[in-house]
Amino acid sequence: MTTKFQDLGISSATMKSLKRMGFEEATPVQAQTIPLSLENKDLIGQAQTGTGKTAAFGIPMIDKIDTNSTVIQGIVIAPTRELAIQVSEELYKIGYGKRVRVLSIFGGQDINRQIRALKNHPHIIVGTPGRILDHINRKTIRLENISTVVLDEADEMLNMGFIDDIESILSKTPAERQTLLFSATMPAPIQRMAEKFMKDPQIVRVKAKEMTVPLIDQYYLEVQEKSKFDVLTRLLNIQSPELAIVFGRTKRRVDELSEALNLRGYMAEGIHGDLTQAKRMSVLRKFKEGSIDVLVATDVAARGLDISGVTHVYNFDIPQDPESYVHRIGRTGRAGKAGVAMTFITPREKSYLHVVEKTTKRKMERMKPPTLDEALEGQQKAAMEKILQSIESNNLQFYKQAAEELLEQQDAATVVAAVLKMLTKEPDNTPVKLSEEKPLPMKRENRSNDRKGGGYRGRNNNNDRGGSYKPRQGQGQGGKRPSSSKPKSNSYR
Ligand SMILES: Nc1ncnc2c1ncn2[C@@H]1O[C@H](COP(=O)(O)OP(=O)(O)OP(=O)(O)O)[C@@H](O)[C@H]1O
Ligand SMILES: [Mg+2]
Repeated sequence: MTTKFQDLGISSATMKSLKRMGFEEATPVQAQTIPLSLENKDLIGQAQTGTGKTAAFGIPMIDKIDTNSTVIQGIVIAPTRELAIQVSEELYKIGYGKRVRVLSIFGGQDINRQIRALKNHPHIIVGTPGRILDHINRKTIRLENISTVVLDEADEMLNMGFIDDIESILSKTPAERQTLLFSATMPAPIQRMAEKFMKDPQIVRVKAKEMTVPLIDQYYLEVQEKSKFDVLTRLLNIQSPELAIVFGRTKRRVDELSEALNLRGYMAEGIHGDLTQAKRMSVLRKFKEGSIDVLVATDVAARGLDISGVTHVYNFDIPQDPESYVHRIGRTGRAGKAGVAMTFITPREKSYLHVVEKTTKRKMERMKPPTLDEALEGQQKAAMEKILQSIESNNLQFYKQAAEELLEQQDAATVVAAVLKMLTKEPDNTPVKLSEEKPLPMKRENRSNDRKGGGYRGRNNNNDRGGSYKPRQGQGQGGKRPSSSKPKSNSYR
């Protein structure tokens, strides 16, 4: 069943924006939450990654803004700076028809610039907890007229230990405000947050058989720690992703991996919470534009980021908890597009695979790591496909004379073989440095999903997260390896 936005009671000004954004039908989470939200109900919204939760809270929030007023009426709290920027951009687009003013404020940006921007009387603020609190304390933000508060990626903010900050922020808002919590994952501890901050919350869980999007093909590969890098490069060569994200467990890991990939001729850069804000934003921008095609990230870049064109996600290290897995692979397969996710598992970490599968209710398919020969063969096939595509789509007239000349000197098979060789990335043994990552502690299966007692584990090594931005414009042709237009994920099983 499809739902049209006009059946949800949205104003014509907002309808105009949605049309401009190319939104034709509401996604299930939008269809189910927008009417409730328009009635000012408190809500917990859980739906798969990439299914439009931002607009689900954004559309009704924007629709209720009184643009004749100059007070802040809505606030969205997000766990990372990049996500705050991305959400504010989406809200800006939704509010374009009504001329709603949206401002993002986050750490790592000049506070005086933010104070100046606040003087333009934004209707909605989108920000990270620390910086919002900072402005509240400086009295540069007043929240006494807030009618809607959204906690995007609520479970992650709990994870990151933002609960006290959020509580302080909420204590400055009117008690009769509407509070909305959204995430693709809502593990048990989120209930406590709901009880604390919400009034009779309606829980909307978009019914799905699996927690992950069916459009993402999920594989795992059993790989020894020391072979991981070779396997990764072979997969990259065979699958030639348009844009890929490689997740590593720690910041050091991300630094070493992106450096190693560069040494082997890939256009890769790393992103994690230790980089400056300017660097993080520039890495993301390059990735979106396609001037780098492999983004190496800690979980930092996982939550909420919406980058179109990400066709492959590689979990170089298996994530520590199933929620991270869901969010990591959810960077592909967004808004109805297909994607491929591949997870490397060292023999000692096998139990983690089962925990993930149990939580997501979906089995990953086993893929054999490609051997060197298979990798070369796979690339050859990709090169052949590329040549055939070129024959189909290009006007080759200009090259015909040179081709004839070559064929006068050599037989056809030799000439074509040479072209194939040039389109194939041969084994590259440039030495790289990659410290061994210790395997995760063994898990006893029967208690592996147990979150009792300690509640949520804080993540101490990657605090802030990655960014925003529009769909990338040009198609980067970078990288030394041949690229074929379609992922070849199914060649190895
Ligand atoms: N009704 C719609 N029609 C078409 N595209 C949509 C619609 N709603 C949202 N989108 C687009 O789908 C993409 C994913 O949306 P969004 O980032 O809100 O997903 P999400 O559910 O918040 O995912 P995550 O759990 O990863 O945060 C965005 O590019 C968004 O603009
Ligand atoms: Mg989101």
